[in-house]
Amino acid sequence: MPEEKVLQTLGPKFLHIYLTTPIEILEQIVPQADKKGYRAIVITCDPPHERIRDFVLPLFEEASKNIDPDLMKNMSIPNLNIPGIIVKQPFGTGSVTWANIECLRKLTQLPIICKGILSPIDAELAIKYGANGIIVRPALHIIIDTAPPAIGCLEDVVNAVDGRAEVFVDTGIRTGTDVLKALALGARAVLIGQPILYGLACGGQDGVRRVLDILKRELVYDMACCGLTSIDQINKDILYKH
Ligand SMILES: Cc1cc2nc3c(=O)[nH]c(=O)nc-3n(C[C@H](O)[C@H](O)[C@H](O)COP(=O)(O)O)c2cc1C
Repeated sequence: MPEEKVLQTLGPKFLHIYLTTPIEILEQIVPQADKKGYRAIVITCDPPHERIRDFVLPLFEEASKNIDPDLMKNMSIPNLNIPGIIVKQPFGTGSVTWANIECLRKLTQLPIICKGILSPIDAELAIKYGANGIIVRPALHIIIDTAPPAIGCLEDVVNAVDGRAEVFVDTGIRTGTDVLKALALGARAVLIGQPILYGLACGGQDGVRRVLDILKRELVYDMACCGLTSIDQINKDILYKH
């Protein structure tokens, strides 16, 4: 599929980066994001090293053996015209700190969104160092088996943030009621991953549309069951929990 087609969207685009990416590369990419139509920078706050056993995702070197070398040579960061960049994730350096977000802040006026925060303490730190948004998500679930689910941490983060940043929730959103509950607990929006991939795998672009359409129709139905006619009417009163 041509690149232009892949990138077409009616929704806002966020540029997703990693702080483990060398600063020289971030200095090229991040200042361009605004002009290229991105509306925010998302940083995944990854764990500092790979899991000791049962790590489910293949490491980059292993995965790259399965990719056509010519394709690798031509890989670029979408829409930014920077060819041939393949960034290895240097897990284990332990070199990423909150100060990296301060550095990023100097490269862009766009909102910075930290992805992978579960605790109110980390949310507070993210805001202190310049984040404008928090994605509540157990990035640590791939590293610590008993990390709590995002939805269970959402309300505490929303309360701690207290309107100083947008709060989103990620992972495990599968139905309209999941969306409804997340919004009722104070999320500004939800992020969806695997359902989109399933739709794509089964039906391509139409499959993705269908997944989004099902979720939207379920949300409208669930809202109607709660006597709600618009998103801004959603609040904690609809939850069993008070
Ligand atoms: C195959 C796969 C690879 C992913 N890789 C990354 C990644 O490299 N960085 C990241 O921040 N999130 C990654 N994610 C997480 C997604 O961006 C998204 O947060 C997550 O899939 C949402 O949860 P859900 O799949 O339960 O809807 C990945 C998810 C999947 C399914």
